[in-house]
Amino acid sequence: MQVTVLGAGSMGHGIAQVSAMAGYDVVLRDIESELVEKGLEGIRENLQGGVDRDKVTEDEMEATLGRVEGTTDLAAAVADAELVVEAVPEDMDLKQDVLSAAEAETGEETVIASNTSSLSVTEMASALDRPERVVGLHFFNPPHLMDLVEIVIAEQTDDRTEAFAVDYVREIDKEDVVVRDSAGFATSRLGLVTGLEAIRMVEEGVASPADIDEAMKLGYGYPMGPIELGDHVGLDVRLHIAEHLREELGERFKPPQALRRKVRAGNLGKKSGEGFYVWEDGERAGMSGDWGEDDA
Ligand SMILES: NC(=O)c1ccc[n+]([C@@H]2O[C@H](COP(=O)([O-])OP(=O)(O)OC[C@H]3O[C@@H](n4cnc5c(N)ncnc54)[C@H](O)[C@@H]3O)[C@@H](O)[C@H]2O)c1
Repeated sequence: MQVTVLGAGSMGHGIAQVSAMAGYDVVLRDIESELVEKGLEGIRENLQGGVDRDKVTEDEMEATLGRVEGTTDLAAAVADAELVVEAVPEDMDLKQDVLSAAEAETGEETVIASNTSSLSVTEMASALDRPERVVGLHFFNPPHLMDLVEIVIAEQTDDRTEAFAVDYVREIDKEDVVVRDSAGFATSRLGLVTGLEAIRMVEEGVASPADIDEAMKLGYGYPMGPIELGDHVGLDVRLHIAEHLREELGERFKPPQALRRKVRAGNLGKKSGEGFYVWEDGERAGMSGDWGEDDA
């Protein structure tokens, strides 16, 4: 079976990797060849990391890389795909355009999936001729390390598509949770509640970002605190999702001013080098502002 991933960014290259590791032939498509190359390089680096930690053998690495092909040609990318997964930026118009263009080049049976973290899969599907073949496959970052895939069932998704999605997720050795299409699904909605509240607590001076994160790790068994997670995901991405959930679900998702200020200043978290923490070479190197020592 061939899986085609549209978008070779943070999520797309990881989705391509886990699909290829499960034995699928994979085509990774982006709009420019440098972006395709960057995605392929990301897969190579992840696999090399796995080899270095004895999680992946050299042979598995080579076999996986041999199953992934990169391209900028949409028609060629999707022509033989049984599953197309889009991982382009979180914008409804863009996603509808990308999925419609892909659908026009695929066979009738091809399942078309979106990796959206919060947008309505039902609305996305409504732009397509075969909306019953559309489903949400919400991977987590980074896909090669995170076990969960939320399967999002749109109003139009038929039983065959749902069963196909469940099979695929199990085939790539991930855990599935099936949710009905609703704003923020199960994970983004709850994750955001703690993320926004933690920022409000920083604003109120309850505790430093590092202490709030440490408290949730030690007290509640979180693998990563809610504020650090925001820096990982990207504060611009968090703000965007908060605004969307506020529109759909109400004022409890109103983004805190501190989050808006960070985004306006271009302090987007790990990817820009500073968010609520300072980041050096991808590692946490202190807190932003005068909160004192980051002794985590
Ligand atoms: N980053 C996360 O932690 C995370 C987690 C879960 C889900 N998501 C969702 O995954 C999706 C992608 O997010 P990301 O963080 O990987 O974004 P990203 O910006 O890292 O990557 C998006 C890629 O899509 C490419 N692209 C744009 N238009 C395209 C087109 N027409 N065809 C093919 N490629 C195109 C861009 O060039 C870019 O390389 C979003 O919907 C996001 O909400 C993100």
